[in-house]
Amino acid sequence: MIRTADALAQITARLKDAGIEEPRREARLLLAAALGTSAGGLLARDEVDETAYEPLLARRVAREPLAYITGHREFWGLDFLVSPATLIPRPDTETLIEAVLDSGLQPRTVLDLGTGTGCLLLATLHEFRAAFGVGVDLNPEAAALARRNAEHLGLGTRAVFLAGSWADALDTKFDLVLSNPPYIESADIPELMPEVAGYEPGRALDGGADGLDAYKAIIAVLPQILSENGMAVLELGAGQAPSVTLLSEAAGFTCATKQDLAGIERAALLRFRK
Ligand SMILES: C[S@@+](CC[C@H](N)C(=O)[O-])C[C@H]1O[C@@H](n2cnc3c(N)ncnc32)[C@H](O)[C@@H]1O
Repeated sequence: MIRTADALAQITARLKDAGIEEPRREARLLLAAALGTSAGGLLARDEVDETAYEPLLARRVAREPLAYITGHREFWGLDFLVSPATLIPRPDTETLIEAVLDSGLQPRTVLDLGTGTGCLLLATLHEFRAAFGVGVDLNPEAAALARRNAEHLGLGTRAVFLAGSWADALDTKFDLVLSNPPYIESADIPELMPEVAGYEPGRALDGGADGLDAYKAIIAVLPQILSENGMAVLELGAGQAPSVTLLSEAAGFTCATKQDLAGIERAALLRFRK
């Protein structure tokens, strides 16, 4: 056994040596996860067993994302289960939910293309208590994870999840279409942080040679899946707003954008041009 404070100091030092950005914060979260308690629960323990945290620490030192190790990530104030089947939800993606709330739209039906953990759809259903939603992901394991999240968050009766490509299996229109598609240019993927390039699935990241493959596919199908007065909100990668605006306008939509907290145009809001 070792004093908890000493264990935290050792873990912090190992994480710092491995190049982890917030080693002290992560040390607390990692030790809490290893002991099956909360960060607050650690305070109640004077001593911990060193062998309890070594396997998790070794994974994090190898730059596996903390969220894959703990199995959880918060999004929009909600707790999501995560797995290597799909992307870990990012704070930037919350910009899309803010954009929907700012728009004044009161969606009754919501579609989330490339749903992953289900974070966008489920956060939206959490906000709009009368809405019903469909989430689609190419990876059946992601669709199954999103279903577990819906149950976990008490939203299981208002959400269904399908495995398939974009809207191929759908023959109905929605008030709101959401998507955070894969948008990284293929050649840039090896240059991403080790946590991303080494662990998050290529299918969740790779937007093709120009990063725009998924936007082209989704915008092409929007006329079949968006209600006349509906809105589509697509996440943008840095610098992609002009290209996505052009694609949207060429397909008969108006396109407004919303910035994230860093001032990057992060969300594209598409409506039918009248
Ligand atoms: C960037 S991740 C976003 C996940 C989640 N919506 C989020 O915001 O965290 C993109 C997701 O799109 C899925 N995907 C990729 N190609 C797809 C396709 N053709 N049809 C449906 N989903 C697809 C991936 O499996 C991945 O889960």
